[in-house]
Amino acid sequence: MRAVERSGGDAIGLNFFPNSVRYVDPQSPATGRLSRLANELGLLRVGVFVNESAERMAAIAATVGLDAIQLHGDEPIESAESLRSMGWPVLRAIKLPRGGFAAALMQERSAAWVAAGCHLLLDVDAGSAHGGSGKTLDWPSVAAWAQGHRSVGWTLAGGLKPENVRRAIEATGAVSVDTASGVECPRGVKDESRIRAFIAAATG
Ligand SMILES: O=C(O)c1ccccc1NCC(=O)[C@H](O)[C@H](O)COP(=O)(O)O
Repeated sequence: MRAVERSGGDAIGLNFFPNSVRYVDPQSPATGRLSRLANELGLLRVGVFVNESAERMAAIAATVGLDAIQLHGDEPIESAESLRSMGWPVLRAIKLPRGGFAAALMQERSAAWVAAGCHLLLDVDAGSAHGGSGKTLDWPSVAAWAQGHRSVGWTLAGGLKPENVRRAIEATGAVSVDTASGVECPRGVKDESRIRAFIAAATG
């Protein structure tokens, strides 16, 4: 976490999906300590959830101490509306095919979430794993959609790593990027040098 802050990163994700290799237990004192340290370092704390009720997400967010809630499953739009009405910033993962996709597909999958006030996180459809696939999106398709939707807030995810993040930014015009597996070695364990290299490449 200190590597994120020292290198100029601005957010961390706390993953509350029990099937993820990145899962952290919301009841564990260690998770609360992690959250407090992130807050002291000025990092935004994003809770990643899959198919939890709005009430449970809000309760975990308040207990652990989160700044935003990321919906990464098949949640209904009402979950976002409910969280927004409670004042929570919400990121919505829009899961897209690996190959090229039409801007119309992206529009169809995202319009209601944008209308509900969500920030979009564009990620590869990872099936039952939901996220953390390490696979990249078709960047030209992302760029084509983004050019027509300049007022929409979005973050690029999916297979981003130190070796490709600069190319991804240049290809898509992303102003914010997210990574999970791309800064790990071995899988599930964050690697300080890869975090530093990722942020340097993204911001440089
Ligand atoms: O990372 C996970 O294990 C995960 C599992 C279930 C839902 C979401 C998950 N991650 C959320 C993220 O925002 C990841 O950063 C995103 O999926 C990109 O992952 P990667 O391709 O490994 O960079």
